Amino acid sequence: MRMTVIGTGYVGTVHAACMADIGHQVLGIDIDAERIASLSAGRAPIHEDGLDELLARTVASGRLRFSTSLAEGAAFAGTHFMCVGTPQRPDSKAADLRYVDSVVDGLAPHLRPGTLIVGKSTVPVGTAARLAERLADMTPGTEVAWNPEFLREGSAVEDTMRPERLVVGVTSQHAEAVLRAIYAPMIAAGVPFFCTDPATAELVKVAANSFLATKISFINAMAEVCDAAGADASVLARAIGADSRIGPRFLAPGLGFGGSCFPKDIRAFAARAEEIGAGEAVAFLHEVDRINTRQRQRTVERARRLLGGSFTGRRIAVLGAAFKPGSDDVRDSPALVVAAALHQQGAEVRVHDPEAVDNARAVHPELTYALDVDKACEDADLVLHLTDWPEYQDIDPAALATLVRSPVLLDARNRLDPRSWAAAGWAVHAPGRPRLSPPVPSQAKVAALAGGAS
Ligand SMILES: NC(=O)c1ccc[n+]([C@@H]2O[C@H](COP(=O)([O-])OP(=O)(O)OC[C@H]3O[C@@H](n4cnc5c(N)ncnc54)[C@H](O)[C@@H]3O)[C@@H](O)[C@H]2O)c1
Ligand SMILES: O=c1ccn([C@@H]2O[C@H](COP(=O)(O)OP(=O)(O)O[C@H]3O[C@H](CO)[C@@H](O)[C@H](O)[C@H]3O)[C@@H](O)[C@H]2O)c(=O)[nH]1
Repeated sequence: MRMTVIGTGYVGTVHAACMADIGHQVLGIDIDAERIASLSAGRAPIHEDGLDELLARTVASGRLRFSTSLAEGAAFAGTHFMCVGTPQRPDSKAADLRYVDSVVDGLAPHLRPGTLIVGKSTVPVGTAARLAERLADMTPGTEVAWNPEFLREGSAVEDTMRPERLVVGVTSQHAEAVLRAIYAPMIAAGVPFFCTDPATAELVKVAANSFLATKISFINAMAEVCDAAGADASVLARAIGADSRIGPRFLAPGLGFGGSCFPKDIRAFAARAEEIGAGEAVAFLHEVDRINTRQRQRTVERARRLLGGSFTGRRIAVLGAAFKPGSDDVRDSPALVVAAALHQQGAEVRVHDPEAVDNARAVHPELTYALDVDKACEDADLVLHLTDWPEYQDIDPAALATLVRSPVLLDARNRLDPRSWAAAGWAVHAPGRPRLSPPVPSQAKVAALAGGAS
């Protein structure tokens, strides 16, 4: 089938390439001419596992092309996926819908009757209906459906090719048939296909993100209680997660969530619920947000305490800048927020990240960036683990201990093995975990050593 994918960011690039890979003819459209030139040459604008190969393959096959022209898009296909950004508004917590509106206004003069616009962006409930009304005046016979996207950065290609479910909100059997045909290979492979109205589809997306964000803030709230009680939140998380009704995923006590989705989506959902008279029902999301923000502040404060109350003249190695491992995205990255706060409060901060340094430098040029972990940690008074890249689990703590000024680790993501770090001489701190110190030799061993015995 022929389709356009409008907005070639994280979602649009991956959606366009995956749709082309399953056999569709796809035209990717963006207002960013540089991005379109790079995509046309088969180069992905973002770091995503498998995306470079997929783009190269689908562009070479001729099934995927790119353009900056909505008019060309309207002439090319009768189905248009809309994947533009819906960031938080600068003046409130609501979603900024200017990009969505501008796509619809830009397409409208060129549309032919019977066109289907399919929103993939995350939007406030009621957006599809509002856009349909707007289009009805300009181009009668155009339908607006919603097909929210659930991919995760870092596994975006895999999530698109093998989603856990597909959700479409439509107002006609025609739209359902078109979307079933587009996703036929996934449906044939057994992926559940939920077909509903647009409002429900829009809400499924923000409800899913709110649930996941709540789960993360819940365990971080428990970690705060564990810190106060001297209990172990990691054991608590594993023990409650063993209950199949709760489940172990998204239950890691740590630095909390960031990125371009959870923070702005829960705020926009709360703002929209307020507008439609259901604000009380989701008032808990404000608390979820507050708990999450507090983890960043708590990490800065804990670092300050570990350094004796002041950052002045102290060197801190920061491991991680991306908002999560597997991605080069630093939008609302907890790691970068903490690193910038430490720098701003007087620490000398050196940041390492396997993929996100260029993006981090563009936002925080004032920070120092290191190309490898050893360089970041040289002469450090404190090592802060802020993004749980798998490669950080391969660090040899004994070797690293010889580089730092003081072997103190604050594992804000609770992912490094505390015992092996402590055994290598590190004082290990983590949210919701009793402190682990380097092993102290037993009295017998001390006496034996003092007596010169081996
Ligand atoms: N990033 C994710 O992991 C993810 C996952 C699921 C859903 N979402 C949602 O999907 C939407 C897109 O997110 P993203 O992260 O891909 O955004 P993004 O900022 O990476 O990409 C948006 C793209 O849209 C382009 N654009 C803006 N206005 C345009 C216009 N008028 N015409 C054509 N192109 C235009 C921009 O130039 C940009 O390339 C958001 O609503 C987001 O909440 C994101
Ligand atoms: O136990 C956990 C799990 C995750 N996180 C953090 O939560 C954030 C989001 O992680 P993740 O959900 O893996 O990444 P995203 O790419 O933001 O994906 C979320 O947001 C997307 C955009 O809406 C949705 O499509 C996805 O389904 C949803 O998982 C990151 O900062 C993670 O570090 C935690 O703090 N603790």
